Amino acid sequence: MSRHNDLDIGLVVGAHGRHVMIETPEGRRLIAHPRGKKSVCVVGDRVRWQAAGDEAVIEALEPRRNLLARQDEWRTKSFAANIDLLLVVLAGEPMFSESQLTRALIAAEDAGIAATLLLNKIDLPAAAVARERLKPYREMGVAVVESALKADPAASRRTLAALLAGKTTLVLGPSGMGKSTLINLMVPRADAQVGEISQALNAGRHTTTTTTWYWLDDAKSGALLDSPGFQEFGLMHIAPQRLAELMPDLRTHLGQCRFYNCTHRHEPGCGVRAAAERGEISPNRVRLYEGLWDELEAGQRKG
Ligand SMILES: Nc1nc2c(ncn2[C@@H]2O[C@H](COP(=O)(O)OP(=O)(O)OP(=O)(O)O)[C@@H](O)[C@H]2O)c(=O)[nH]1
Ligand SMILES: [Zn+2]
Repeated sequence: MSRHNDLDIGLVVGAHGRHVMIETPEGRRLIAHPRGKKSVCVVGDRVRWQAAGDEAVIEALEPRRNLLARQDEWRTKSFAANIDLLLVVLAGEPMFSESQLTRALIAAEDAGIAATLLLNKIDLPAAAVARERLKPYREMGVAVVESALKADPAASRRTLAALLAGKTTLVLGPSGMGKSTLINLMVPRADAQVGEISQALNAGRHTTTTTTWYWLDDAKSGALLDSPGFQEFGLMHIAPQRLAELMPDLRTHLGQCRFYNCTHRHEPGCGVRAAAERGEISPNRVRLYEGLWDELEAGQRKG
């Protein structure tokens, strides 16, 4: 037990550098600063804090259930902690990138976070192509739901309300797929909620440099977290040897390779490649695996 257990608890709802905004169980919001040099809080964290004038000092971080992060060659960035669901917003126009999708799913799998894909803009003809590209993902067990956030907001709202109720959901998506439309549809007073946080943290109203926390309803039974940064989804924190087990369609065939340390790239007697040749793994996914392997291995050599 931590010696800080008698302190009040706070939920981190915004972060800008070392400035953090916490919300108390009664709904009061305070600017908070971590004690000491390290800036360890991310949105979604629960912290123990003490008052320091009008502001708060964070004394301890409660244990995290999970943490979704991306890491490039230079640094790690955290999206959020203690997430129930990752919702990836995709569309056929502009066409989503399968590489970005695969990276997000690998990071979620590594963090132990369930993921659902939202295929948006199903009113457009290109949705058929996108639906087809998502087939391998559906087959490997990833949930896919569909919406037309702009063209049919009422139906989309019903679909999403059922999906999001009672959960803390992190929404990610490439630019132009409908992420902002989703937030404005599902979150009452979304602009006011984000404005309050960034103003207090001096971040400026339109610099969404970090994750934003939105309550879905006045009862605060669910929340949406909006994060930028989907475009550069670095996975440098993952060892290449772990990739296949983080890809469900490859994972199914593990344990059938001749060599225990098979990389599933060129070894004879590889169960994964045999499955790919039988058409049981999509060629795109095999290519993505190989590309990621090279990238992560090169990163390991440097590091
Ligand atoms: N046809 C169609 N267009 C949609 C739908 N949902 C959103 N859009 C449009 O797609 C465009 C992008 O939507 P946004 O919500 O701004 O997308 P975003 O992902 O937030 O993009 P950024 O703001 O660039 O990050 C806008 O012009 C929306 O009006 C839909 O269901 N159907
Ligand atoms: Zn193999």
